Amino acid sequence: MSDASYRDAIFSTPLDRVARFSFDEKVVACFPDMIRRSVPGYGQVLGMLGLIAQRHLRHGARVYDLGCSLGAGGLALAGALPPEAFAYTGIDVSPAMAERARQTFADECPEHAMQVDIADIRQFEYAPAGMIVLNFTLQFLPPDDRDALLARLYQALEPGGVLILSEKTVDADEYDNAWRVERYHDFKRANGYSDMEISQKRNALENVLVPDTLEAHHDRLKRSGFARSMTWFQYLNFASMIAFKEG
Ligand SMILES: Nc1ncnc2c1ncn2[C@@H]1O[C@H](C[S@+](CC[C@H]([NH3+])C(=O)[O-])CC(=O)[O-])[C@@H](O)[C@H]1O
Ligand SMILES: O=C(O)C(=O)Cc1ccccc1
Repeated sequence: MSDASYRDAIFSTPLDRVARFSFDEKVVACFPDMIRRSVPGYGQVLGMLGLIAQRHLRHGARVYDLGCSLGAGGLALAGALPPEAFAYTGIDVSPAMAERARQTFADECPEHAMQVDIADIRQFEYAPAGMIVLNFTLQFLPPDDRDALLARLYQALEPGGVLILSEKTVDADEYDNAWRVERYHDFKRANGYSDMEISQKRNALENVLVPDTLEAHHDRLKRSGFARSMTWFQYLNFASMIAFKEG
C-alpha cells in the first residue's frame, strides 16, 4: 500500500446524502492533514506526551496508545525517550490505520520496541502499564461503553501510572458552547475548509463522535477509581486531561 499523504478534500463536493464518518481507506490517506487542520492543539498535545512520560513513566514500563491511528503518539514518545525507556503498544480497530502505523515505526524508529495490534480497545486484554494514552479516541465509543473501558484501564495501570485523555468536548452552558463551536468553525475556515466541508463533516460526525463535558469526564475518571485528575490543556472545544493512579 502507498504511504503517500494527501490533502483532506473528503467533504469538499456536495453530497446528496452524507454518509456516517468512518476511518476508511479514504480517511487514512489524508489523515495527517485532516487531524492537523481539524483538531486545535493536536501538535501541542503530542509534544507534551514525551515530556509527561519523561516525568511520570517508570523506566522500562509499557505504554498503551488506544486508537493510535497512524502512530503519531508513538512517534512523539520515541522522539523523547531512548529505546530502553518503554515498550509501546498501539491499538487500532482500523487495519488500514494500524498497518501504516507499523510501517512508520519500522521506518522512523526501528530501535524502539513498537508494537501495533489491530483490535477493539473495548475487548483488548491489557497487561500492566505505566502510561495509557487515549488521544481523541474515547469520543468515538458509544457513551454506554465508556465507563467499563475506563474502569478496566484503571485496573491495568501500575501504581503511580498516568492516563492521558484528550477529547473534543461540549460545554453545558449553551452560550459558552455556541461561542466555542463558532470559533472552532472559524479555526477550520482559517485552515482552508469551506463552509460546505465544515457542515457536511458535522453531519457525518453526528452520533459517531459524541462529546462529553469536561465535568462528565472527570466524574467518570473518579468513578473508575482515579483519585486525582485535571485538565492540563484546553483550546476551544478540545481538551486534554491527565489522571493519576496513586503510587
Ligand atoms: N473501538 C475502537 N477500538 C480501537 N480503535 C478505535 C475504536 N474506535 C475508534 N478507533 C480508532 O480511534 C482513532 C481515532 S483518531 C485518534 C488519533 C490518534 N490517537 C492520534 O493521536 O493521531 C481521532 C480522530 O480522528 O479525531 C481512529 O484511528 C479509529 O480507527
Ligand atoms: O473535524 C471535526 O469536526 C472534528 O471534530 C475532529 C476530527 C478530526 C479527525 C476525524 C474526525 C474528527
